[in-house]
Amino acid sequence: MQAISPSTPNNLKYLIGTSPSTNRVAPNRIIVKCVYGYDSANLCKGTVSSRADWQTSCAILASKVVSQEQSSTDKTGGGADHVAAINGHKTSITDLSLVPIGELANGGSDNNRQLQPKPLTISDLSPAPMHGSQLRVAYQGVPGAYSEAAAGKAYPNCEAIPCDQFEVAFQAVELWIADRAVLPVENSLGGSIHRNYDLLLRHRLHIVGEVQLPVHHCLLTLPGVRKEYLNRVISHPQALAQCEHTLTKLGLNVAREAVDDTAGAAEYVATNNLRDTAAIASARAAELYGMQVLADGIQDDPSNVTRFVMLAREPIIPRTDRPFKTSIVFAHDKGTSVLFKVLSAFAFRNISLTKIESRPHRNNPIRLVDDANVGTAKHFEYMFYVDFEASMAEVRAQNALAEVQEFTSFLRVLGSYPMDMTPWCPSSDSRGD
Ligand SMILES: O=C(O)C(=O)C[C@]1(C(=O)O)C=C[C@@H](O)C=C1
Repeated sequence: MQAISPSTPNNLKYLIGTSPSTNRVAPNRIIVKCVYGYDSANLCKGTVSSRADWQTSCAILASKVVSQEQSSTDKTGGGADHVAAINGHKTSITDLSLVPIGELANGGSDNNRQLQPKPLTISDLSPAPMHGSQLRVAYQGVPGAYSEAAAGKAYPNCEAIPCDQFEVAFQAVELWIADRAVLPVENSLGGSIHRNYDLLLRHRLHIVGEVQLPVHHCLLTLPGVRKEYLNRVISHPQALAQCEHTLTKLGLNVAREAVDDTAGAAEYVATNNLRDTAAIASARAAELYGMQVLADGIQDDPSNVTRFVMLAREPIIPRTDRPFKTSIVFAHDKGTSVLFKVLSAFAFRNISLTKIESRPHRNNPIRLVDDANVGTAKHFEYMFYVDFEASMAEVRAQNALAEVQEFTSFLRVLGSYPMDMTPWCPSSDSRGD
């Protein structure tokens, strides 16, 4: 693992790393990594300290940080000779202009846009990006993660960019490192991935699509390891939850440990030569990290599926010629009593809801209601996330939201996007390969 640039500013540090030196792991892997000192709040307010800071970050992002084969001086990413590719445009790093990141996150003002390489105006319904280059798609995890497979399903032939945290994937898009992020939001067995709901609210990206990926888990060990040798199983917490009963049925009543992603678990076992530890991950992860598949299809339900959303800096234009879904988030200041009224705005218009999620209202988590006779009730306050089956191009959806607005203190449309209508076939893309 290597810090990319001595000139990288303190408040904007990324590590660009290659895989540890073992022939089991994929070579020349580059991971966008958020490290200490990164103050995303300040970045969002546009307080990157200098033009050079911004240029350095662009260099890191866009140029894929020069290939690992190049000399160590090249790897610093700060040289004037570097050529970065941003949105398909070859751009000398010294030509890049500083734009406050807060503005970028909000789409940027027209003036600022003119200073930047041309922003994407792609409709995500088109099969290929308009700028004609490979679409760069950020995901959380390392190669072999299901999120990488989801990126490939959403955008075939894309360049998948691994990120070590969900938030880094959001930032990668905001900072133009990537054109899209693909993030899991819910699994049919494990439930919602709450972190991503919270991040959707904190960041200003738009949902531009969804993919549902059948997830087929394998139990991976080093070659030659038998079940009896194992005293630990490691994986992403969602994967552990999805295989809970099967592990018990296999007689694996051993310690479970959560790590950042499934493929990362496989890599960890391989890199550290752990003969007492198994990882839950995809068959592709087994291939990439030289692991043996001790048990195949260990998810508790064969139709295990994870739903991912695709995020972009710009929303897509909603349409009515195919099934669309719209995701909103709202809060109201009178407790949950008006929830019924909000939801009836959809029911009256025959709009089906596909998902409701509630999360703590971080700015205002508790509401006190005093009753002189019985004391003080402490009500929890929530943000409600609702997905409904209609396009924002439909009048009934617009009317429903106009009504919702009457009952809410806060309402945001996270995105209106085509529903994933691919035929259901759990056995094909379920292996992450
Ligand atoms: O760890 C991975 O491989 C991921 O892509 C993450 C993730 C998740 O967050 O739910 C994605 C799909 C599976 O449900 C398990 C894990």
